[in-house]
Amino acid sequence: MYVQTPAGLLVRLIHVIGLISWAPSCRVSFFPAGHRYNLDMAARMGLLYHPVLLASASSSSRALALSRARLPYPPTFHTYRRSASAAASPRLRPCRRLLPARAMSSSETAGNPYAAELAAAKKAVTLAARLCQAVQQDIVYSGVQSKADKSPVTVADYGSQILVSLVLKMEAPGSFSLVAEEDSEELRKDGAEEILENITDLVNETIVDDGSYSIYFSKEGILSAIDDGKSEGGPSGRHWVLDPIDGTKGFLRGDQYAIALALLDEGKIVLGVLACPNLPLSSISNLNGSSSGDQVGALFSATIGCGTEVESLDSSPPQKISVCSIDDPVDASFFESYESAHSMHDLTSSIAKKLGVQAPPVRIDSQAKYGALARGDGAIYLRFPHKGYREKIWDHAAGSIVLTEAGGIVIDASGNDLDFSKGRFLDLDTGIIATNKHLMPSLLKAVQEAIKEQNQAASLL
Ligand SMILES: Nc1ncnc2c1ncn2[C@@H]1O[C@H](COP(=O)(O)O)[C@@H](OP(=O)(O)O)[C@H]1O
Ligand SMILES: [Mg+2]
Repeated sequence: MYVQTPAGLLVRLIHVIGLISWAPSCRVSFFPAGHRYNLDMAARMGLLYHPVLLASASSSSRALALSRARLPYPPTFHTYRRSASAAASPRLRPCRRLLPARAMSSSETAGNPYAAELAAAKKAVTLAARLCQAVQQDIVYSGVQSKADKSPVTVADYGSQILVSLVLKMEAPGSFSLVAEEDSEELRKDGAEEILENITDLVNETIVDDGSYSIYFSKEGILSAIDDGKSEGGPSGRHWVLDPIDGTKGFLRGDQYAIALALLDEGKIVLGVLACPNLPLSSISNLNGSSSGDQVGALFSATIGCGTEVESLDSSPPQKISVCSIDDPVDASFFESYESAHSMHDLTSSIAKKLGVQAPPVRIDSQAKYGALARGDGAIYLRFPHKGYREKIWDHAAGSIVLTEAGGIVIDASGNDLDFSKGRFLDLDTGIIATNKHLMPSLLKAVQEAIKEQNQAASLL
């Protein structure tokens, strides 16, 4: 048994009317300033524009803009079709709103050669975060995470990727290439029809609820938008790098996750944004992932040479942040993966011991760790996957620039910079470590000693 929400029905009705009344000569005239889109462009993007939807979205945008200040955060959408148990669970009332009008920071104005890309990236991850929040709320309320059914997170993963891709195509200047985690292969298989329909509904409802764009995705458009993320990246040209939901395990638990987007330009990461919907805006130091502050939902952003900023996902003014200045490991704390399958907790514990770190590890999911480190919530991040695991560029691209622009250092356990120019994978066979410039020399020494001891112990077995 499924729930078809009123918004879903509206979108379907509009689709039908739109198909009937679709006029090939219709020009779309109210897209963001500086862009002119017509139906040829829509066809290239795998999208359909509908005159009826255009009209309804533009009038609702004005109404939403007027009422925005009074709306609570976070917004929710009645979204994907849910299982019977999920449908029986309590639901929050949906509220509509436009994306926040963000205050321009110094990084988005004079002197930033990537100012337009930065604004587009922030908008993209903020919209994707809305979709993810709505799905996570349903997962947490319904208890889906305790069952084998992982479809809600799948829907959110794909939905987030589609929305980021859409906003970048609409708003970011230059050619478009996206290296992203998801592709449409599974969705094209027999038996995936329902989930594809759910994604289509969720994405369309999110777009209508937001009101920034007058666009409707067909199912085929959804599949082709997902496959926009198939780029291989590499050392030349510009490529966006996206993890639509980083920290999937945390997402399912109701814990931390991030929407992580970066721009690779001629083999170097030049811009990164991290939307962390569950990360407190105030420091989480010494609180093991939680905070006493009320406001939750942080958006970190960094552009090469311009520093790192944080603002609330609900658009407080951006503030410059920097890593902590601790120079004695005794005062340091360290972040690592919540999941022991993602990083060897026994190895990190021996590194911390060697270094003289007294505090217990702070274990949280996703690149939220990089953001928290960048604002000085902790001093060190240690990540040591088990043998054979290959790191993907989208798991570190945004986080690494957020950290380095805040004054931090990210290297592999051999002391080399991370190289994002080799395609979809990072070319590493050790771990990844990050800290400030004071602690890095002693941290690297402790890491290399601990690895050597681990290897010696393994060779004796
Ligand atoms: N066996 C493994 N070892 C190391 N990392 C892994 C892993 N399996 C998955 N991951 C990666 O670890 C990421 C989460 O990192 P963290 O532990 O810091 O939360 C996952 O991102 P996704 O959740 O996007 O798949 C995934 O890319
Ligand atoms: Mg990831």
